[in-house]
Amino acid sequence: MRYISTRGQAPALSFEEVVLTGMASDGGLYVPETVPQLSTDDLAAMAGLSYAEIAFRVMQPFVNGEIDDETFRLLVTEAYATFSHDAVVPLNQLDANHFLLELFHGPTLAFKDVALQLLGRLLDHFLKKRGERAVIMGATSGDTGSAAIEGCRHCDNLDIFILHPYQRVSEVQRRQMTSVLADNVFNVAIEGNFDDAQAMVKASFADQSFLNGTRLVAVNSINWARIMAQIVYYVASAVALGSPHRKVSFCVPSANFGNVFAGYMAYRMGLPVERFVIATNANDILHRTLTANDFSKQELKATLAPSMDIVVSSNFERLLFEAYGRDGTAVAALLERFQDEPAALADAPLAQLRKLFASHSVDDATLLEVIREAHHRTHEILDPHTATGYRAAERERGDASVPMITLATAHPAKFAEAVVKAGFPGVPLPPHMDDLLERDERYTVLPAELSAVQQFVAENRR
Ligand SMILES: Cc1ncc(COP(=O)(O)O)c(C=O)c1O
Ligand SMILES: N[C@@H](CCOP(=O)(O)O)C(=O)O
Repeated sequence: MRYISTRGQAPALSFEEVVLTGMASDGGLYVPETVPQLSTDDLAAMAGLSYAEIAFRVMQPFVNGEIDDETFRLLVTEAYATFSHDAVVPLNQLDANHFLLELFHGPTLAFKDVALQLLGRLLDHFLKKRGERAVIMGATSGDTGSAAIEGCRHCDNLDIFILHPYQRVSEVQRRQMTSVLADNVFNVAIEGNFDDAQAMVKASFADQSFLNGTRLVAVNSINWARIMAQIVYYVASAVALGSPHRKVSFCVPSANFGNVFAGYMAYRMGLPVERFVIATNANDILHRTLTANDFSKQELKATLAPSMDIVVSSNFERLLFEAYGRDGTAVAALLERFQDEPAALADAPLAQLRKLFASHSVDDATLLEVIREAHHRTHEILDPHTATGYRAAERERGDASVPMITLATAHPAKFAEAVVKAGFPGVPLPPHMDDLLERDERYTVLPAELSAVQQFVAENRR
């Protein structure tokens, strides 16, 4: 298996190289050259297996023998042993045909742990094998940052720099990052928004001279291994509900598009999926693009679902690459236009996407109503991101006989503001975090300027 760039110009890489890289040198994102297939028999044989075993079977073709099976199985097993629920990602039945896939039982209480617990171990494995050190630069709207720190902080061969938008993440999210006082962890609060932070990370991959030859690695969903690990829970949850013998649909709270793209990959691997519903907050570029072919940037809005406060949706590029028949030149042209002016998708790719994807956008006022309504109907307090999914799933359900799996992407204790505004007293943090609000913090505030950030990284890396 080789990995190729969505812009068609960068050299193809092996799995090890793609894990240890970030952006492709042509500005694109890496995807597998061919999509491994899961046959009906493969899927049927997964019924009743542990999450770790399903994970091993789904991901092994992507790893392509570059890690021996015994070692890879161990890395996978260790990664999912950190989750507090025996099922790792349990399904919670809300009504006859609507299920919540709880992805928040990992160490930092959001779906990012599923991939980052594994990615940290993969990085450690490859860097130790090579005897190399690396610098991580990641951008976060609140959840990736703590999950990346938690997944990588024990790796001696890594220095981790996480950029979050100053005062735009929740207090719990910030403290989950800034209270880790390890020597190799650096938190930077950018005086800007998530898009600024992500653009600076991407620009740093394009010109790495500030690192004097030290390897730069991505922990955002730029990194293929993030997507790979997220494919697994689509397969595991569908199998638990009867796949391959019946289809399911998924509703995915979306922003940077890594999560739903992983679902699309599961579909391309052979998982029978009826449709994907994309849920957005008021930052609705994905919804506007699908429904009105309005692929244009609007000013980023601060919402009660702050982790989805993103306009420039990184992984949408990977979906465009597929929709445009893997024509990297067309994708590069479209995305270059999008940088500077409102753009639109060509008719054929858009029509193709509309066959599989529906979308729905939820503003803050509705989001609060949904948290109350969902609690009334199901006795669950949803986190605000999951609430966008719950509403979108109810509105865009399609064939009601097909089970709908809404991805619960975070634990409500991370987002007290929305929960309290919805009229609840708040949700307690789990025991391993019960002193989080008293812990010391360390972070540096910097202007949203690439040179300032790169200088900080260059001066502080070990
Ligand atoms: C809690 C939560 N829900 C949903 C999302 C959206 O996921 P994605 O960026 O993969 O589309 C994010 C992050 O972006 C998140 O942190
Ligand atoms: N919501 C994310 C944004 C970054 O997304 P990623 O999947 O590309 O890491 C966050 O919480 O940081």
